[in-house]
Amino acid sequence: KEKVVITKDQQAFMNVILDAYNRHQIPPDVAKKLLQEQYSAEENFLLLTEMATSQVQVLVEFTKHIPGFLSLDHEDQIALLKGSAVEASFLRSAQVFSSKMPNGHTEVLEERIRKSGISEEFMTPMFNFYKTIGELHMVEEEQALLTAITIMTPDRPYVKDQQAVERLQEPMLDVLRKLCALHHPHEPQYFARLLGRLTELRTLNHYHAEMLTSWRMNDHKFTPLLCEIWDVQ
Ligand SMILES: O=C(NC1CCCCC1)[C@H](C1CCCCC1)n1c(-c2ccc(-c3nnn[nH]3)cc2)nc2ccccc21
Repeated sequence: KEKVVITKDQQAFMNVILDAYNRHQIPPDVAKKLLQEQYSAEENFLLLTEMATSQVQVLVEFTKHIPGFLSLDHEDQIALLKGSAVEASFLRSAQVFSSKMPNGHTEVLEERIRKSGISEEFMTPMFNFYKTIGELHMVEEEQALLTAITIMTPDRPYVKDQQAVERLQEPMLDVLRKLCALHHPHEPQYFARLLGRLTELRTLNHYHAEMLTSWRMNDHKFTPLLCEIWDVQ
Protein backbone atom coordinates (compact mmCIF):
# COMPACT_ATOMS: atom_id res chain seq x y z
CA LYS A 1 0.00 0.00 0.00
CA GLU A 2 1.98 3.01 -1.24
CA LYS A 3 2.02 6.11 1.01
CA VAL A 4 -0.07 8.94 -0.52
CA VAL A 5 2.08 12.07 -0.66
CA ILE A 6 0.82 15.50 -1.70
CA THR A 7 3.79 17.50 -3.02
CA LYS A 8 4.49 21.08 -1.90
CA ASP A 9 3.46 22.32 -5.36
CA GLN A 10 0.19 20.38 -5.18
CA GLN A 11 -0.47 21.78 -1.70
CA ALA A 12 0.10 25.35 -2.99
CA PHE A 13 -2.09 24.62 -6.06
CA MET A 14 -4.84 23.27 -3.78
CA ASN A 15 -4.67 26.33 -1.50
CA VAL A 16 -5.12 28.71 -4.45
CA ILE A 17 -8.31 26.88 -5.48
CA LEU A 18 -9.64 26.46 -1.93
CA ASP A 19 -8.94 30.11 -1.05
CA ALA A 20 -10.74 31.29 -4.21
CA TYR A 21 -13.65 28.93 -3.50
CA ASN A 22 -14.08 30.17 0.07
CA ARG A 23 -13.79 33.83 -0.91
CA HIS A 24 -16.37 33.44 -3.65
CA GLN A 25 -19.46 32.13 -1.86
CA ILE A 26 -22.90 33.65 -2.21
CA PRO A 27 -23.58 36.29 0.49
CA PRO A 28 -27.34 35.89 1.24
CA ASP A 29 -28.08 32.48 2.78
CA VAL A 30 -30.93 31.05 0.68
CA ALA A 31 -31.52 28.19 3.14
CA LYS A 32 -32.13 30.60 6.03
CA LYS A 33 -34.62 32.59 3.91
CA LEU A 34 -36.46 29.41 2.93
CA LEU A 35 -36.62 28.18 6.55
CA GLN A 36 -38.26 31.44 7.63
CA GLU A 37 -41.45 31.07 5.62
CA GLN A 38 -43.19 29.39 2.68
CA TYR A 39 -43.25 31.64 -0.38
CA SER A 40 -45.53 31.55 -3.45
CA ALA A 41 -44.27 29.91 -6.67
CA GLU A 42 -43.72 33.40 -8.15
CA GLU A 43 -41.67 34.53 -5.12
CA ASN A 44 -39.69 31.26 -5.15
CA PHE A 45 -38.94 31.57 -8.86
CA LEU A 46 -37.74 35.14 -8.30
CA LEU A 47 -35.57 33.90 -5.41
CA LEU A 48 -34.13 31.16 -7.63
CA THR A 49 -33.28 33.61 -10.44
CA GLU A 50 -31.70 36.05 -7.96
CA MET A 51 -29.65 33.27 -6.34
CA ALA A 52 -28.64 31.76 -9.68
CA THR A 53 -27.65 35.19 -11.06
CA SER A 54 -25.37 35.96 -8.12
CA GLN A 55 -24.02 32.41 -8.25
CA VAL A 56 -22.98 32.88 -11.90
CA GLN A 57 -21.19 36.12 -10.97
CA VAL A 58 -19.43 34.34 -8.10
CA LEU A 59 -18.59 31.40 -10.39
CA VAL A 60 -16.85 33.71 -12.89
CA GLU A 61 -14.71 35.20 -10.10
CA PHE A 62 -13.85 31.73 -8.76
CA THR A 63 -13.00 30.42 -12.25
CA LYS A 64 -10.56 33.28 -12.91
CA HIS A 65 -8.46 31.96 -10.01
CA ILE A 66 -8.21 28.41 -11.35
CA PRO A 67 -4.54 28.09 -12.42
CA GLY A 68 -4.23 28.36 -16.19
CA PHE A 69 -7.86 29.34 -16.93
CA LEU A 70 -7.03 32.91 -17.99
CA SER A 71 -4.37 31.61 -20.40
CA LEU A 72 -7.01 29.65 -22.37
CA ASP A 73 -8.48 30.98 -25.63
CA HIS A 74 -11.06 33.63 -24.62
CA GLU A 75 -13.91 32.01 -26.53
CA ASP A 76 -13.08 28.70 -24.84
CA GLN A 77 -13.21 30.45 -21.45
CA ILE A 78 -16.80 31.54 -22.23
CA ALA A 79 -17.70 28.06 -23.53
CA LEU A 80 -16.45 26.46 -20.29
CA LEU A 81 -18.40 28.90 -18.08
CA LYS A 82 -21.56 28.59 -20.17
CA GLY A 83 -21.24 24.79 -20.26
CA SER A 84 -20.76 24.37 -16.51
CA ALA A 85 -22.93 27.10 -14.91
CA VAL A 86 -26.04 24.92 -14.43
CA GLU A 87 -24.01 22.00 -13.05
CA ALA A 88 -22.11 24.31 -10.69
CA SER A 89 -25.40 25.73 -9.39
CA PHE A 90 -26.83 22.24 -8.75
CA LEU A 91 -23.55 21.27 -7.05
CA ARG A 92 -23.82 24.38 -4.89
CA SER A 93 -27.50 23.67 -4.18
CA ALA A 94 -26.54 20.13 -3.12
CA GLN A 95 -23.84 21.50 -0.80
CA VAL A 96 -26.34 23.97 0.70
CA PHE A 97 -28.90 21.17 1.12
CA SER A 98 -26.46 18.79 2.80
CA SER A 99 -24.76 21.40 5.00
CA LYS A 100 -25.10 20.80 8.76
CA MET A 101 -28.38 22.28 10.04
CA PRO A 102 -30.16 22.12 13.42
CA ASN A 103 -32.38 19.03 13.87
CA GLY A 104 -35.42 18.98 11.61
CA HIS A 105 -34.30 21.96 9.51
CA THR A 106 -33.22 19.82 6.55
CA GLU A 107 -36.69 18.23 6.49
CA VAL A 108 -38.35 21.68 6.53
CA LEU A 109 -36.00 22.83 3.75
CA GLU A 110 -36.84 19.75 1.69
CA GLU A 111 -40.58 20.37 2.22
CA ARG A 112 -40.20 24.04 1.15
CA ILE A 113 -38.32 23.00 -2.00
CA ARG A 114 -40.89 20.28 -2.80
CA LYS A 115 -43.66 22.90 -2.53
CA SER A 116 -41.67 25.71 -4.18
CA GLY A 117 -43.35 25.41 -7.59
CA ILE A 118 -41.03 22.99 -9.40
CA SER A 119 -43.02 20.20 -11.04
CA GLU A 120 -43.07 16.84 -9.21
CA GLU A 121 -41.30 14.84 -11.96
CA PHE A 122 -37.96 16.57 -11.23
CA MET A 123 -38.06 16.09 -7.45
CA THR A 124 -36.71 12.51 -7.48
CA PRO A 125 -33.60 13.09 -9.62
CA MET A 126 -32.89 16.39 -7.83
CA PHE A 127 -33.17 15.03 -4.28
CA ASN A 128 -31.38 11.79 -5.21
CA PHE A 129 -28.46 13.94 -6.29
CA TYR A 130 -28.61 16.12 -3.15
CA LYS A 131 -28.75 13.10 -0.85
CA THR A 132 -25.93 11.18 -2.56
CA ILE A 133 -23.75 14.31 -2.39
CA GLY A 134 -24.62 14.62 1.31
CA GLU A 135 -23.70 10.96 1.96
CA LEU A 136 -20.18 11.64 0.62
CA HIS A 137 -19.43 14.05 3.51
CA MET A 138 -16.97 15.95 1.30
CA VAL A 139 -14.33 18.08 2.99
CA GLU A 140 -14.16 21.65 1.66
CA GLU A 141 -11.02 20.95 -0.43
CA GLU A 142 -12.94 18.19 -2.24
CA GLN A 143 -15.93 20.52 -2.78
CA ALA A 144 -13.70 23.26 -4.20
CA LEU A 145 -11.83 20.85 -6.49
CA LEU A 146 -14.99 19.11 -7.67
CA THR A 147 -16.42 22.52 -8.70
CA ALA A 148 -13.17 23.46 -10.48
CA ILE A 149 -13.06 20.05 -12.23
CA THR A 150 -16.69 20.51 -13.34
CA ILE A 151 -15.82 23.88 -14.88
CA MET A 152 -12.66 22.51 -16.55
CA THR A 153 -14.53 19.82 -18.49
CA PRO A 154 -12.95 19.52 -21.96
CA ASP A 155 -15.98 18.19 -23.87
CA ARG A 156 -18.34 21.13 -23.37
CA PRO A 157 -20.12 22.40 -26.52
CA TYR A 158 -18.07 24.81 -28.69
CA VAL A 159 -14.73 24.26 -26.89
CA LYS A 160 -12.08 24.46 -29.66
CA ASP A 161 -8.86 23.45 -27.84
CA GLN A 162 -10.01 20.49 -25.71
CA GLN A 163 -6.41 19.34 -25.09
CA ALA A 164 -5.61 22.67 -23.41
CA VAL A 165 -8.56 22.16 -21.04
CA GLU A 166 -7.54 18.52 -20.36
CA ARG A 167 -4.04 19.73 -19.40
CA LEU A 168 -5.63 22.01 -16.78
CA GLN A 169 -8.13 19.43 -15.52
CA GLU A 170 -5.60 16.63 -15.06
CA PRO A 171 -3.54 18.17 -12.20
CA MET A 172 -6.81 18.91 -10.36
CA LEU A 173 -7.91 15.27 -10.77
CA ASP A 174 -4.47 14.13 -9.49
CA VAL A 175 -4.75 16.26 -6.35
CA LEU A 176 -8.39 15.22 -5.80
CA ARG A 177 -7.47 11.52 -6.06
CA LYS A 178 -4.73 11.98 -3.42
CA LEU A 179 -7.03 14.02 -1.12
CA CYS A 180 -9.69 11.31 -1.32
CA ALA A 181 -7.14 8.65 -0.32
CA LEU A 182 -5.95 10.85 2.56
CA HIS A 183 -9.38 11.94 3.91
CA HIS A 184 -11.22 8.66 3.25
CA PRO A 185 -8.51 5.98 3.78
CA HIS A 186 -11.09 3.21 4.40
CA GLU A 187 -13.07 3.93 1.24
CA PRO A 188 -10.85 2.99 -1.76
CA GLN A 189 -13.82 3.65 -4.11
CA TYR A 190 -14.49 7.16 -2.73
CA PHE A 191 -12.71 8.99 -5.60
CA ALA A 192 -14.69 6.96 -8.18
CA ARG A 193 -17.96 7.74 -6.32
CA LEU A 194 -17.08 11.43 -6.35
CA LEU A 195 -16.52 11.41 -10.13
CA GLY A 196 -19.74 9.43 -10.53
CA ARG A 197 -21.57 12.47 -9.11
CA LEU A 198 -20.29 14.50 -12.09
CA THR A 199 -22.10 12.08 -14.41
CA GLU A 200 -25.29 12.58 -12.34
CA LEU A 201 -24.79 16.34 -12.69
CA ARG A 202 -24.85 16.08 -16.46
CA THR A 203 -28.30 14.46 -16.36
CA LEU A 204 -29.60 17.33 -14.18
CA ASN A 205 -28.11 19.67 -16.79
CA HIS A 206 -30.17 17.84 -19.37
CA TYR A 207 -33.40 18.35 -17.37
CA HIS A 208 -32.73 22.00 -16.59
CA ALA A 209 -34.48 23.77 -19.48
CA GLU A 210 -37.59 21.60 -18.94
CA MET A 211 -37.44 22.22 -15.16
CA LEU A 212 -37.43 25.97 -15.66
CA THR A 213 -40.48 26.06 -17.92
CA SER A 214 -42.32 23.50 -15.74
CA TRP A 215 -42.55 25.80 -12.70
CA ARG A 216 -46.27 26.01 -11.89
CA MET A 217 -46.75 29.67 -12.83
CA ASN A 218 -46.98 31.73 -16.01
CA ASP A 219 -44.60 34.39 -17.30
CA HIS A 220 -41.18 33.12 -16.09
CA LYS A 221 -38.95 36.23 -15.92
CA PHE A 222 -35.14 35.91 -16.15
CA THR A 223 -32.25 38.33 -15.66
CA PRO A 224 -30.18 39.24 -18.80
CA LEU A 225 -27.24 37.20 -17.40
CA LEU A 226 -29.43 34.11 -16.98
CA CYS A 227 -30.82 34.53 -20.51
CA GLU A 228 -27.21 34.30 -21.71
CA ILE A 229 -26.20 31.40 -19.50
CA TRP A 230 -29.46 29.39 -19.46
CA ASP A 231 -30.30 29.84 -23.16
CA VAL A 232 -33.84 31.00 -22.29
CA GLN A 233 -36.23 33.76 -23.51
O1 LIG B 1 -32.07 29.03 -4.56
C1 LIG B 1 -31.93 27.90 -4.94
N1 LIG B 1 -30.73 27.40 -5.34
C2 LIG B 1 -29.54 28.25 -5.38
C3 LIG B 1 -28.60 27.75 -4.29
C4 LIG B 1 -27.27 28.46 -4.38
C5 LIG B 1 -26.66 28.36 -5.77
C6 LIG B 1 -27.60 28.88 -6.85
C7 LIG B 1 -28.95 28.17 -6.79
C8 LIG B 1 -33.09 26.91 -4.99
C9 LIG B 1 -34.31 27.38 -4.18
C10 LIG B 1 -34.98 28.58 -4.88
C11 LIG B 1 -36.25 29.01 -4.17
C12 LIG B 1 -37.22 27.86 -4.05
C13 LIG B 1 -36.60 26.67 -3.35
C14 LIG B 1 -35.31 26.23 -4.05
N2 LIG B 1 -32.61 25.59 -4.56
C15 LIG B 1 -32.63 24.51 -5.35
C16 LIG B 1 -33.09 24.52 -6.74
C17 LIG B 1 -32.17 24.75 -7.76
C18 LIG B 1 -32.59 24.79 -9.10
C19 LIG B 1 -33.96 24.63 -9.39
C20 LIG B 1 -34.42 24.71 -10.79
N3 LIG B 1 -35.71 24.75 -11.17
N4 LIG B 1 -35.70 24.83 -12.49
N5 LIG B 1 -34.43 24.86 -12.93
N6 LIG B 1 -33.62 24.78 -11.86
C21 LIG B 1 -34.87 24.43 -8.36
C22 LIG B 1 -34.44 24.38 -7.04
N7 LIG B 1 -32.17 23.43 -4.71
C23 LIG B 1 -31.81 23.84 -3.46
C24 LIG B 1 -31.24 23.14 -2.39
C25 LIG B 1 -30.96 23.81 -1.22
C26 LIG B 1 -31.25 25.20 -1.10
C27 LIG B 1 -31.83 25.91 -2.17
C28 LIG B 1 -32.08 25.22 -3.35
